[in-house]
Amino acid sequence: MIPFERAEKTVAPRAIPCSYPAAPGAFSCAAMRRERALAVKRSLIRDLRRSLNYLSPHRARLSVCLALTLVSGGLPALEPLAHRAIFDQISASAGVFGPGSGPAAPGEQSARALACLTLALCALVVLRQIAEGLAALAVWRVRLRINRDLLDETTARLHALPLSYHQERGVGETMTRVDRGITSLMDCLASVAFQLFPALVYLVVSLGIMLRLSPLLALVAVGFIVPPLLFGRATTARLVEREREVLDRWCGIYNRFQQVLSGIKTVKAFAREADEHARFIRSVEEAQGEVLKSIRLQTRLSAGRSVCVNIGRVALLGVGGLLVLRGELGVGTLVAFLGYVGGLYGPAQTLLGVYETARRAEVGLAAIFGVLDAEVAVADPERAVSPEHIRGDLELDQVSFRYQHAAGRAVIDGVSLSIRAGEFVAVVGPSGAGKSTLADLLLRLHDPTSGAIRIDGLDLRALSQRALRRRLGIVTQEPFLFEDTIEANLRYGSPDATSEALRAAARAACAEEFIERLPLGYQTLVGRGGVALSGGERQRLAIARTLLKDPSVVILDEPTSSLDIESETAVQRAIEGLSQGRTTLLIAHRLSTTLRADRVVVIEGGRVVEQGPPAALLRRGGAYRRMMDLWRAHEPSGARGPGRAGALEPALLEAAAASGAVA
Ligand SMILES: Nc1ncnc2c1ncn2[C@@H]1O[C@H](COP(=O)(O)OP(=O)(O)OP(=O)(O)O)[C@@H](O)[C@H]1O
Repeated sequence: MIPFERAEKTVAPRAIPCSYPAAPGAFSCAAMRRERALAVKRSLIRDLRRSLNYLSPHRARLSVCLALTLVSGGLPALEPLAHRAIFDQISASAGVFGPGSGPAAPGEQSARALACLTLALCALVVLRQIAEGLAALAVWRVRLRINRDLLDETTARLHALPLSYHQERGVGETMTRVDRGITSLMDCLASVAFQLFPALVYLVVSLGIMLRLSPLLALVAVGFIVPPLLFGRATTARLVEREREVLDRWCGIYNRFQQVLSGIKTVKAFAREADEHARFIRSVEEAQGEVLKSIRLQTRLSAGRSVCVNIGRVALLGVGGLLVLRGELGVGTLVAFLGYVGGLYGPAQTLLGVYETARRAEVGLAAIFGVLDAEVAVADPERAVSPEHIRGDLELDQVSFRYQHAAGRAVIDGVSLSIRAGEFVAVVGPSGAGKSTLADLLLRLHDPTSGAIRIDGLDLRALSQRALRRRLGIVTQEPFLFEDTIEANLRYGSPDATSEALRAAARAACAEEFIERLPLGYQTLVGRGGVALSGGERQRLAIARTLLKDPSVVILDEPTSSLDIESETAVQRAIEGLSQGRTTLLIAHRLSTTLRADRVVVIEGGRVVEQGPPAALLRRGGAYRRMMDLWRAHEPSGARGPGRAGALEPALLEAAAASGAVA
């Protein structure tokens, strides 16, 4: 992820690393620069080749596009010839001097010839417009199809990439990179496929005709096109650098903006709206400063080109006029040349534009291929097992895990644990002990760094992730609801569930009552992220959603920790319904919820330090007992406050006994 701070500060020019001694240093640095430029070129060529692969599925349509674009590119090269014929005809009829002049032709015949030529020119113009229109339509068809293919591939990749990829980058950054990357790739393909060839055709045809008409004038015309081409080539590297800088800045800006909107409650609670707004605008202005530098460069380039071409035109007029005065050139030929010079500039610019677009696309291509090539660290094996049924026996065998980019100790350190199918296990431990990481490992959102996790004796890495997750259910502290109706949210994991099953799940999750109280019942919109509901209601919907899915294993990651006592009681009842007949792993801070567990596992520093039935652990007086005493002393609720601690002790043991934990 690119931190926002990086986007905000002025980026210093990149130093070229050179470890060679001082005297030959300059030479070595130059050699390294050349080496680096060569590497950049190689990677650009590789990326361009790869981009062209996106064209191959559309070969047939492309051929049509090419034919049409070649026609629309070739026809304009003939137009100056028609101009020449018309002018020669006029000058001949009017007795203007030059090689084409002579005695004035009879008026009617000349008028007819002129009319024919004019009609031919009109036909040429109309034909060109039709070819251009058809070409544009065909090109857009292909562009849209390629765009769809790219979106298909990119979104599939983004879905497949592991959780860690998305955690390391912000949504804003990923979206900006994908958007800019696809735009660059499309521009690059469009300019290579649809502009390069017509421009080349025009150049070759017109240069051929010009050389035949007058080699001297052809040289003058070409002479004034070369300098802008060279100038453009020299500035392209700077344009690419600007492009990279601008992309980095926009990624940072949208990353922060996305965070601000997601955390708008916190922003408002701390009254930071104005600061965030000012920060955003400041960053936008800085990014626009970069854009402006790029535009300045492009404007200079474009003005330089125009000056060159216009001077070329004037020079051509001077030299051509002289040739006409000497009787070595017809007026029509001079007019045709002037047309070619104007026309030559466009395709020459297109050729340069293709080069520029390709060079600037380097940044976008790297962005999109960076997403497409990102390692899917958690992938299905070639012959992934998709079991029909999962009982829910879990086994963690010497499991260790450390986050890839986090230096330091393993977050999970040699954990071994066996959980029987149908068992209710509560996992407790201090903050940062690794409880949620353990849940993520069970869902195979990460793979263990060492050791193995098995379900029904099968290593998770051998299973299809889809098959595994269909049989696993998770309810988190902050469940995510889509901005849709209650019914659509409940059906998210089980789109084919019957209405009866839907209602039964809502009932079992103690959600039916509040849903039916809503004016639109199951059709009520929950708002973005479920804002229209209370925390307890969201949680019960999440439990109902998981119940409807009917998983064999349920993971509850602190589902009651952010709820008030009333909601907690309702959610606890829902949890009881959910855990019936399923392997249940409850990660809990509120220790009251652990008393009904068959077993409590205490984790500290990524290791299991204690495990057993809750009542037995309470009697033993170890880590669980210490946590329970601490929790009871600090729990703010009146029922569990310090003043009632003594009275609660037997109640806790009683509850543990009621669940069968105490003999
Ligand atoms: N994506 C991540 N990258 C790097 N380190 C992480 C990541 N997620 C968690 N950690 C670190 O791993 C450790 C365990 O985190 P975890 O969330 O599993 O703890 P926990 O026991 O669930 O804590 P809590 O009860 O506060 O939710 C912590 O030190 C945390 O900082």
